[in-house]
Amino acid sequence: MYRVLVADSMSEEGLLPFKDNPSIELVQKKVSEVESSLSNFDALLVRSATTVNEDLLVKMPNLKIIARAGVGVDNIDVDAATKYGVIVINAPDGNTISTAEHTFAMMASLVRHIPQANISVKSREWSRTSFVGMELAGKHLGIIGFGRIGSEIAKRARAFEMKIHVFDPFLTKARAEKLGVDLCTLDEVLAIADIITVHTPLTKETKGLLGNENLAKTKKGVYLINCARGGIIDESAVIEYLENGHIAGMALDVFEVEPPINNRLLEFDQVITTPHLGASTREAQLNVANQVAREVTEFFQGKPVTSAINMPALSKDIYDKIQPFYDLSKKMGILLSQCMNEPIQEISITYAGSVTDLETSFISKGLLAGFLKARIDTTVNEVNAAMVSKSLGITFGDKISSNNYGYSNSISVIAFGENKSFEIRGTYVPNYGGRIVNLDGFNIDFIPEGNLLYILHRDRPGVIGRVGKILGDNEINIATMQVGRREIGGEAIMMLSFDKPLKKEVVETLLHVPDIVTIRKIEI
Ligand SMILES: NC(=O)c1ccc[n+]([C@@H]2O[C@H](COP(=O)([O-])OP(=O)(O)OC[C@H]3O[C@@H](n4cnc5c(N)ncnc54)[C@H](O)[C@@H]3O)[C@@H](O)[C@H]2O)c1
Ligand SMILES: O=C(O)CC[C@@H](O)C(=O)O
Repeated sequence: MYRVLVADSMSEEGLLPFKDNPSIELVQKKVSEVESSLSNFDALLVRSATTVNEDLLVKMPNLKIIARAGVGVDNIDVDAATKYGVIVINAPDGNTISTAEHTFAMMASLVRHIPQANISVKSREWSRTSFVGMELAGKHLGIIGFGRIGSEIAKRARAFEMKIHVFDPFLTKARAEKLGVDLCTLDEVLAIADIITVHTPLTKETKGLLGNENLAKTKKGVYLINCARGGIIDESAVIEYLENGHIAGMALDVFEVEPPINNRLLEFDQVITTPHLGASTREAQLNVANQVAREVTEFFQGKPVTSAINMPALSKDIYDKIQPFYDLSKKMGILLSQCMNEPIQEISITYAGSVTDLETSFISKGLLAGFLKARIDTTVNEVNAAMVSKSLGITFGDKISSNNYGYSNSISVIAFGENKSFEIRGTYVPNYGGRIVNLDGFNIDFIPEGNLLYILHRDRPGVIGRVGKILGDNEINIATMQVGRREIGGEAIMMLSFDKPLKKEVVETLLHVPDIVTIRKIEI
């Protein structure tokens, strides 16, 4: 049974994937109302009201996934979630249209003074000369941040015959041309725009983007719109520009502090506002709640997440192709950790053959997580593996090679310790599964699964027989046995598998067999 906490208000219909699922228990309460049972939850769903910080994560040790029913994850400490191995997902496009439409409604209201005129008429005034507006047709619209919402606004602005200028450092010229917009520098947008609307996330780079320095570069009489995140337009910097009339008006759906109780901007008639309503339509709320509810349900069923913020997002098709290699790599990591059970400084993975067509970074994180799992007592998975490895001082890298050792695909991993290293090579054979084909330089062929015993010994007559006898005397059935050697009479290995874990005493007896050098009991 998985327990899901929905901490902010969400569309009931959107949450149906949880309600219809007998293996999910749904609790719709604020975090403060379930303080005493926070440790029971496997998933947490939020909008923007709940702040998910490290303090909360510490109280939720069972948490596996945090879902933001919306786009912005600035209320979630993604780094802390990553540190604890918790996946963060969002619903990236469920509210795009609603927010673009809201921005457009704000733009039209702003330049035609609709909110102010509405108040005036309701106050029984009839002052037609006080609300003379500005046409949108022919005006220069500056869009800062040209992602999902920015580009939907451009479509609508074109229908209003506006001239569109875009600044987005991550937008290529080719894409801008395809979308029919004028790709500019920030300074060019600031200089030409009659109306500027921001649609970036709130990041270190975008915080205060429209602050003193850049506001000075805008046209006198400019209109500003923020339906993205409070803080992209510097609220204290705009006061002076509103007071001296440089800014003709502003439309704000979002604020640096929400709700904006003591915010001076609310005192200006030319500032129109809404209480963070961009995504507040029935359609958008249904979309985002449904999108995250389906994704969380699928995650519990072991399916890939497609909109993860802190790990590569994989489509089902791609995941299906990656999965066999991912499973093999995870097992290789577990095997490596037990074969090389001493401090290590570096792990290096090499891919060759058909696996190189896939998202190998995901496969590598699976291997690293498998390796680290046995070494630390906190959750480690593909989300936090790189971070945990760094904190343990283990460098980690992967590369592609043309040497596939004669297999159609090959994954090799070497762990480097202070004085020694250990290498494992595996391959995935369709219909046969993942196999280990080389262990520390010995050619071998075994399935990395179950209770295994790795024995390094000298290649002398009778060693295998004596091992078999000891196991037989202890009523232990050998399920499979593979052997390999480098040269006649040199070092050799055995890899045995058993139906049950081997007792410690048996391993100790085996260690006394002449010519046995080392034994490693392995569980995968
Ligand atoms: N008001 C609301 O209710 C509401 C609803 C949905 C989204 N939003 C907010 O709107 C914003 C945009 O959402 P989206 O879905 O379009 O996101 P998106 O990721 O599709 O687009 C963001 C764009 O910003 C660009 N960008 C990043 N840094 C930039 C910078 N320094 N300068 C200029 N451009 C930069 C990116 O390249 C990207 O194209 C997000 O912050 C989101 O939280 C608000
Ligand atoms: O939950 C909301 O209504 C706001 C959503 C919006 O800010 C977002 O980033 O998606």
